[in-house]
Amino acid sequence: DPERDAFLFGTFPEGFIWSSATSSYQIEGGYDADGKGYNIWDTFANTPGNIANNDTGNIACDSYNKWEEDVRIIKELDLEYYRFSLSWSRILPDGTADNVNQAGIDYYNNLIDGLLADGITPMVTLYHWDLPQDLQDDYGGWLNETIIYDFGEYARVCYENFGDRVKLWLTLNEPWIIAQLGYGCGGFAPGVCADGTGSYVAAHNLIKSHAKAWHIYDDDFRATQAGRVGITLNSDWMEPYNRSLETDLNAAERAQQFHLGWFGHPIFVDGDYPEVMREMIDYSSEVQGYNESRLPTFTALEKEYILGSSDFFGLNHYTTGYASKPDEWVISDNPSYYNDYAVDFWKDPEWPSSGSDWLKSVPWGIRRLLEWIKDEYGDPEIYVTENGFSTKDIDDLNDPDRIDYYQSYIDEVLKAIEMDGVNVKAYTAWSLMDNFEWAAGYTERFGMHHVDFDDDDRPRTQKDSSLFYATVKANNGFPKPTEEPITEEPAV
Ligand SMILES: O=S(=O)(O)CCCN1CCN(CCO[C@@H]2O[C@H](CO)[C@@H](O)[C@H](O)[C@H]2O)CC1
Repeated sequence: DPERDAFLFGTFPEGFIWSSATSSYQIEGGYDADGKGYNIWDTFANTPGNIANNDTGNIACDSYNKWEEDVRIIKELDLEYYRFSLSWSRILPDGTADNVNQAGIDYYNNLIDGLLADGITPMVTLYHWDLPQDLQDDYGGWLNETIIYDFGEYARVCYENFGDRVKLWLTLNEPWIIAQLGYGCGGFAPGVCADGTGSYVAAHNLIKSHAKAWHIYDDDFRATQAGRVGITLNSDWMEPYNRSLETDLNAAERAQQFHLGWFGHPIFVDGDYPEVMREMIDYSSEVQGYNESRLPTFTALEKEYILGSSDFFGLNHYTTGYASKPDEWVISDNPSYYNDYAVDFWKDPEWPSSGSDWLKSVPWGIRRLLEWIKDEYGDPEIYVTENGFSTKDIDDLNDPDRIDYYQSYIDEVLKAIEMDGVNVKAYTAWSLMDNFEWAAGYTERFGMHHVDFDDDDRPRTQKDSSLFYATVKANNGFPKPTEEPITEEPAV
């Protein structure tokens, strides 16, 4: 609707955080350097057939050796925040806190000190999908509740070593992706096919592991380190296809609860899964002959432990889809997450496309999603920890489509703040530079800097969008064009 769609422009609140992000497996390389243990993405990417062109992150952007370059290009844009993740198996090669790899500790200390020396504040993600392979081999990784202890102890090692200088932590990046794409046959590491069974167990253990890491900080580190620990959840905006149809409104709400609510509801509402998940999965499980629901349950104690275990709401958002109710809900013989929530979800082919099939540019979606989060989760402080755009033309330094995407999405965030009163504190552009885009390898590029993966030096080169983003940060938004054009008095 034209009123909502018009650019608002204007500046963001004083002190608004402008950042950019990367993650360890996607940029570091050094996959077997200096005592680092293998992780599930080392294994998955080095298994032919899993990744486009059989690309791997063995070298990636070579940030293990070129982290000073990364600090330099951040400084060059005068950005004051940088979000990156720690490689669990670089710090703890077998995943347990019994063996700390000092070279891994040193690498992150150098990076953190380098950022701080240039006035850049680090935001650190403990886990961005790269699980130590030994934990997957020893006990099934996220499928086994043993991981709750190991993740907690890993978090403790990170707080101990870096918490004197790192004051913004994220425990998990996108548990939905970890559970559904990693354990639900979604084409991500570790490539387990247990959709609708193992994916719910993995999510259950992810939620408890997150809470464990938050409580360890709250009990043992907050008093002396005074930082903030949160979680970052990804979600598309689920737009009811026909807003005058009750069934579509319900379908969109159901999709939102099964996607964002899966993790958001326990942590930010009442310690338990959304009602609609409990009802629909219990019912489907019974019909399918399971003697207990495929959706695990939390004890009363666990609910208390989980609720409130995040100091802010981290959001990764990229795109939107239409949601509508299918003609009928036929419960599938084989369990599946998508069958459990029975929603038709699709992208409008008219929406501007990107370099990724799943990513359409739909700016108004982020405003609606931010308002939904405000209403659903009690008006939390929200840090947008990822938002970005991919291009398939991987060598073009001129990237107007990415600039359009950033300008319109950032303006919608401004509307959410100024017009809807949403408490957004930060915006983070994904990504600082081209990197390993998971199953798409290097065929899809999200960077504001180009990286030449055919050059051993992995040179980073600014794209136009990096200068655009630097300008937005310098102006803290979009200063309104002066209302009254200044007209020179005609010379008398
Ligand atoms: O639907 S398809 O079957 O064709 C493949 C789906 C692939 N997903 C889409 C959603 N994306 C969520 C955001 O994922 C985030 O965004 C970035 C871009 O993906 C990643 O590079 C970041 O690491 C990740 O945090 C993760 C990858």
